[in-house]
Amino acid sequence: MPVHLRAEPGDYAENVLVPGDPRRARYIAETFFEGAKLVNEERGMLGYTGTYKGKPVSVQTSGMGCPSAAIVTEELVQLGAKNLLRVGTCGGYNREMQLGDLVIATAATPQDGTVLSLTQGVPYSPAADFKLVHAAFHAAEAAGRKTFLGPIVSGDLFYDPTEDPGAQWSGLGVLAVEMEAAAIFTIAAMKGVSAGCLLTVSDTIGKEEVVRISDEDLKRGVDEMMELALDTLDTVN
Ligand SMILES: O=P(O)(O)O[C@H]1O[C@H](CO)[C@@H](O)[C@H]1O
Ligand SMILES: O=c1cc[nH]c(=O)[nH]1
Repeated sequence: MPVHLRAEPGDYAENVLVPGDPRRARYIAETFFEGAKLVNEERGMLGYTGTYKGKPVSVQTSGMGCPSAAIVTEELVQLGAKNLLRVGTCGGYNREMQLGDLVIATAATPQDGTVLSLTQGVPYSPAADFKLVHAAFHAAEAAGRKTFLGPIVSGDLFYDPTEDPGAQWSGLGVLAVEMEAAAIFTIAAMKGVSAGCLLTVSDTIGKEEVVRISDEDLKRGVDEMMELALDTLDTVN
C-alpha cells in the first residue's frame, strides 16, 4: 500500500481522472460515475472508483502544485493506472480566450522545480500522450466545442508577480497556466503510461487585471469538460 494513496492494486481503474481539487473529485464521482466507491481519503486527497458507460473509471485529486501531483501520479502508477487525464482549471494567457473556454494541452512547459529534480537537471519538454490528445480533440469536435489546442505552462505560483505574464507566455504561443500537468506528463513518460490534460479557463490574465469566473459559470465549464474527459477515456480502451 502506498504512503499517500491508502489503497491496494485493483482499487483504482486503469483510467483515472485527475483534478487538483478534492471537492471536484467528489463532485465528479457523485455526478458522473455509477456505483462510486471512496478508495482514498488520506490527507483529504479524495479518490473514488466507479463505472462510466459500464467501464471502470477512477478519479483522484492531485492536490495543488507539481510536488503533490508527482506523489499522486507515482502512486497511481504503482496501483495500476494506465491512462491519467488531468481535469483542471487554468489562467488563460491567449488574448482570444473567454472564461469557461476549453483547453486541450499538447505540452506543458515545466516552470517548476519538480520536473528539473526528476530529470536531474536535463532540459526536458513534457508532452501529453498523442492518443489522449487525439481522442479529446475528436470528442470536442463531435460536441461542437470551441477548443484551444496547444502548449501550456505549469508554474509554481498562482499569484505570479511578473509584470505581464500573459504577454511573455502568449508571445511564445503558450495558451494558459496551471500547476500540475508538467509533473504528471513527466512521470507518466518515465513510467511508460499515458497522460493528458483538459482545462477550463477560470481566469483570464491580461496586463492590468485578472478576471475570475463566477462559481456558476465554473460549474458549467467543468460539467462540459467532464463529458469530454469521460468520452475521451471511454474511447482509449
Ligand atoms: O483546478 P485545479 O485542478 O485545482 O488546477 C488549478 O487550480 C489550482 C490553483 O487554484 C492549481 O491546482 C491549478 O493547477
Ligand atoms: O494555476 C492557475 C489555475 C487557475 N488560474 C490561474 O490563474 N492559475
